[in-house]
Parts: sequence; structure tokens; C-alpha cells
Amino acid sequence: MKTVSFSTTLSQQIAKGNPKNRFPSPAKLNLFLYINNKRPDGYHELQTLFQFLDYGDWLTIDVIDTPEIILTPFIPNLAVEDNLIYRAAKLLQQKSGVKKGAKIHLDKILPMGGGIGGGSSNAATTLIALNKLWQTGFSLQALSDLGLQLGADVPIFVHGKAAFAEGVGEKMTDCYPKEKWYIVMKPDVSIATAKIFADPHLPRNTPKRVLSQLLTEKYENDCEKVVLNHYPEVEEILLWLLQYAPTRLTGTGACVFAEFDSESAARTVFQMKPEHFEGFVAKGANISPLHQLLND
Ligand SMILES: C[C@@](CO)(OP(=O)(O)O)[C@H](O)COP(=O)(O)OP(=O)(O)OC[C@H]1O[C@@H](n2ccc(N)nc2=O)[C@H](O)[C@@H]1O
Ligand SMILES: Nc1ncnc2c1ncn2[C@@H]1O[C@H](COP(=O)(O)OP(=O)(O)O)[C@@H](O)[C@H]1O
Repeated sequence: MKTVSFSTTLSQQIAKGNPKNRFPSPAKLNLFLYINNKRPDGYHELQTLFQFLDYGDWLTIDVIDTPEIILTPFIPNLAVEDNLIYRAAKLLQQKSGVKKGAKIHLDKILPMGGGIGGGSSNAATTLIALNKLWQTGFSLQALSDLGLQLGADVPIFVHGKAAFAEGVGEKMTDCYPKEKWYIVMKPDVSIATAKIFADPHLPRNTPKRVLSQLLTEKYENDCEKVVLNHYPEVEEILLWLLQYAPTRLTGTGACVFAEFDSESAARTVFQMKPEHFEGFVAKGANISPLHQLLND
């Protein structure tokens, strides 16, 4: 992953003037994540607090009169048919019966398999943008239901507001955590969500608590111990950041984030990082930059 300078925050780019066919696709953090149960279908029930970051990818979309979905650039080791952007576009095409297609260009900034939801966010941005450009008229709830077929985290990005999520992530309650500044670091490993959920040592029975209680207790992530046991690269970065600020894993990793009350405090620590640590500084956002853009 490239370390990107702060002029690339989504809101700064939008403020500079944004073409009508260019849509942001922000990252998310799981500010806490608890696993309450394993369902008979193998999925795990969670309680998690999602917040967006003012940082992410961009999708540029041109509608075409033929039904193809043409996606560029090619991402190594990811077949176009498996790309969540392609799958989201095809799903909306199929459910709406629209005869048009699209050329979609992805400017990928977010690391993949990092627990910051890049793929899910790309899928949600595709659904929302094409629903607008194709004039297919689906409600946000209908797009969220479609999104859930693509991945458990797509609905939060369609929803576009920071939220406490339960179930596999589809039951959402709006929430307004402090919009802190974060250092997000991506260890040089990619972690498959399915692998962490399959680990026999994963805690799976954290008692469910009401949101008011969770917000007052120390925020934790039930996946963290298992991830640290498997990936010393994650532990190295987490321990370094913990010297300066509260730091946790997001999602099932591999990214970790440290929280700060100001941009300058975050940047001061970021500047001291060892050369081989990769990451970025970004502000939390309780409204997704995509929704900020579309509602302006
Ligand atoms: C747990 C979270 C928290 O944000 O992790 P991250 O992916 O962000 O790290 C997500 O909800 C993940 O969502 P997503 O990455 O879309 O997962 P999916 O593709 O739906 O699931 C991948 C696999 O992980 C397992 N899985 C996923 C979610 C869940 N609540 N229980 C599970 O057991 C299942 O084996 C599933 O086949
Ligand atoms: N457009 C996309 N961007 C990123 N990953 C994608 C995309 N489409 C499919 N994927 C697949 O989804 C996996 C998870 O991606 P991502 O959402 O970025 O990570 P995470 O779920 O850990 O936050 C990737 O490893 C990749 O195989």
C-alpha cells in the first residue's frame, strides 16, 4: 500500500470540485467488535460499532447504451467477475431490468483484506451511483438488501451513517461516536475474514450488552487475540502504536488503528513510525463522504 499524503482525503477532493460521474468509496473502522454467537448456518452474530473514514477509493462511472459492465483497471489475482463492483452492477442490472451498462474506473487506494471494508464500500458505492445514473429508483433499504447478498458489510456503506450493528451487521442503530483522528496501519499481510471466523480459538460467546453499556466500557475487538497469535507483523505494529495511544484491530484485520483527539497529535506520532510501517492518517466521519456528496 502506498502512504498517501493528506490532500487525498475524500472531503478535500470533493471541496476542490467533483465531476458528476465520480463517486467516493470510503473506508470504515469497527470501533469495537464482539462476537456473541455462531448461528446454525455458520455465520457469527456480532455487536459492532461502525464509523467511516474520510479516506478511500474513487469510482468514475460512465453509462453506456449496451448492457456490458466494463471495469478498469485489472486488479492482479482478482477476476473481474469476482470483483464486488462488477457483481454489484450485475445484481442491480438483473433486479431492475435496466438495459444500459457502464464503464467503471476504480482508483484503488485502500488495502485489500485489511478489515477497513474497501471491497464492501466499492460495492455500496456502485449500487448507489448506478441506481442514480441508471434511474432505477431503488430505495436505500432495497439497495441495502441487495448489498447484503454481496457481503455482510455492504449494508453499512449503503446506509451511510455511523451505526451500532447487530446480527451479521444488518440490524443497524444510528450512533454518533466522537469523530477522532486515526492512524491506520496496514501490516504487510492480507487476512481472509473466513479464516479468522473458522479459528477454533476465536471467542464466540461474549454476552450481548445494550448499546448504552457498550459505549461506556473499554472498546475491544474479539478477533484481536487470534489475529495477533497468527500474525506477528500485526502484533509488532499494534505494540508500537500502543506506546502512544489506544490502539485496536479493525474487523478481522489486518489493519490496526490508534485514536487521537487532534490531527496534529496523530501526525506527530505518524512521522515517528519505523520506515517499514505503512499506513495513513484520517479523520472519522459519522456521515459517509459518499452520502455527504450526494446530499449536498
Ligand atoms: C466481521 C467483519 C466486520 O466488519 O469483518 P471485516 O471483513 O470487516 O474484517 C465483517 O462483517 C465481515 O464482512 P464481510 O467481509 O463482508 O464478510 P463476508 O464476505 O460476508 O463473509 C466471509 C466469511 O466470513 C465468515 N463470517 C462473516 C461474517 C460473520 N458475521 N460471520 C462469519 O462467520 C463466513 O465464513 C463467511 O463466509
Ligand atoms: N473491489 C474490490 N476491492 C477490494 N476487494 C475486493 C473487491 N472485489 C472483491 N474483493 C475481494 O474481497 C476481499 C475483501 O476485501 P476488503 O473489503 O477490501 O477487505 P475486508 O473485508 O478485510 O475489509 C478481497 O481480499 C478481495 O478478494
